[in-house]
Amino acid sequence: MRAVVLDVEGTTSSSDHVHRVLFGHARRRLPQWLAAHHTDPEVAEALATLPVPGTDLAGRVALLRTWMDEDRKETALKTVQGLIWQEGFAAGELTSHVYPDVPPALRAWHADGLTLCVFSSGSVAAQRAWFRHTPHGDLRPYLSHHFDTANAGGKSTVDAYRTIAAALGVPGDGILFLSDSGAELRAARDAGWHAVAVCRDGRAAPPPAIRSFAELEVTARGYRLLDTAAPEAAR
Ligand SMILES: CSCCC(=O)C(=O)COP(=O)(O)O
Ligand SMILES: [Mg+2]
Repeated sequence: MRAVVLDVEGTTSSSDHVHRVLFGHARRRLPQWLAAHHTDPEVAEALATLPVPGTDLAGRVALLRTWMDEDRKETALKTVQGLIWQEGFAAGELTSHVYPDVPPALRAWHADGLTLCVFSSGSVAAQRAWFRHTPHGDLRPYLSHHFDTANAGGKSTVDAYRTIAAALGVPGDGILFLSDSGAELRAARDAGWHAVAVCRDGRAAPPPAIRSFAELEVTARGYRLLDTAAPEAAR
């Protein structure tokens, strides 16, 4: 392998923490934050893509909150959420969650010369703030590239994985993707990548699957699941 690409929610980190802490924070802050920042160029560009007539802020807040409730992965929503979270992390109002098996694996794979990247629906700004403020310290030095729906595309689309491979300059069969989403794993495999399901919190998935990064060995020669196999889902 030459590169490992990591999903965040449900893979490196708890889905519950993302929804309860991050989504809750963005939902509460949204009206005041948008009033203060709607003319910032990056925010204005995101807002211009919303299917809301006129420039009414209340209508935009309502739509973005509905999308949050539906966990929509719209790029405009992810841009706004990411900027709100970036501020929240910088102010010490938020902390991230990373499973304890993740930092040792990142250290080992990085020391072995592998390129480590993140691909999340969360924006690049959100990813950087997230991995900077973990209970295990700043993990950004291990992560050389960040991909999101803006710079790569939707996570269930094959083209996103081709775009990432091209950006890394690594052929698909040199990349291993770790994710909790069957649709994402399928899209990555369709692009010629290797892909392993991550089953946190007792979930099950078709093999190859792991419950923890400690069950996975990755080196330049390839990857190997260690003895304790994750529970298999009925097919
Ligand atoms: C710190 S990234 C925030 C997570 C997020 O907004 C999200 O939608 C998670 O999606 P993922 O692709 O990481 O499963
Ligand atoms: Mg996920």
